[in-house]
Amino acid sequence: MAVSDAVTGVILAGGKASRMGGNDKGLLQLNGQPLWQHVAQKLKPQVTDMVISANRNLDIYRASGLPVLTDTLRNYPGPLAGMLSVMQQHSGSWFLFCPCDTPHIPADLAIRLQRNRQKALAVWVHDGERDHPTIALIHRDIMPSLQAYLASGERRVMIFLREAGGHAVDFSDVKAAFANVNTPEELAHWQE
Ligand SMILES: Nc1nc2c(ncn2[C@@H]2O[C@H](COP(=O)(O)OP(=O)(O)OP(=O)(O)O)[C@@H](O)[C@H]2O)c(=O)[nH]1
Repeated sequence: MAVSDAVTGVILAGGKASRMGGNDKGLLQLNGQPLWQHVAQKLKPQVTDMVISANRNLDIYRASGLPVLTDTLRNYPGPLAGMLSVMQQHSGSWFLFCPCDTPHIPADLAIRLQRNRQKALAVWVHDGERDHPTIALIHRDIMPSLQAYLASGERRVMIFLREAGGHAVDFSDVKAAFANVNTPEELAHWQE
C-alpha cells in the first residue's frame, strides 16, 4: 500500500454504550458539538471518504450528509460486526476505523498506521500502555477470516486482529490523544 492509496474513514457509533447509561454515545455533546463530529473533523483530512457505522438515530446521523451504514450482522454484536458490515456495504480497499468516543485522535493517525504497516492486513494503535484495536487500519481482504471468526462465536477484536496477522503501531508519544469517553464522568472531565 502506498501512503497515497485511498482510505475510507469509518466512525464506529453502533454500540450499546451501556457504561454511558445506554445513551447514544456519538450524539452526546462535548464542548458544543456531538462526540462523533469531533472524530469526523479529525479524520476528514486524513481519508478519501468517510462513513458512519450506526444502528440507531439514523436520521440524525444522515443529516450530516455522510453515508450511514447499519450492521447487517445483528446476531453478532460488537465492533467486529460493525467493521464487517461496513466492508460488505462499501467497495473500498482500506478502512480506517475509529470509535465515536475518541475525540482527540492525532492528525497523523492514518499516515503513521500506513507507514508502519509493513505487509499486514491490519494495524492498530498502542498508546504505550494499552492497545486500541478499534482504532485500526484494515484491508478488505481480511473479510473471509473475519466472517469465520464471528461465525465461530468469537467477538474479541484484539484476538482476531492478531490471529489475522496484524500488529500494533506505537503511538506512545501521543498517548493522551487516545483518551476515550465511556462514562458520564469521563464526558464531564473533557467539557471546557
Ligand atoms: N457498528 C457497531 N459498532 C459497535 C458495536 N459495538 C460497539 N461498537 C462501537 O465500537 C466502539 C467501541 O465500543 P465499546 O465502547 O467497547 O462499546 P459500547 O457499546 O460503545 O459501550 P459499552 O456498552 O459501554 O461497552 C464504539 O465506537 C462503539 O460505538 C456494534 O455492535 N456495531
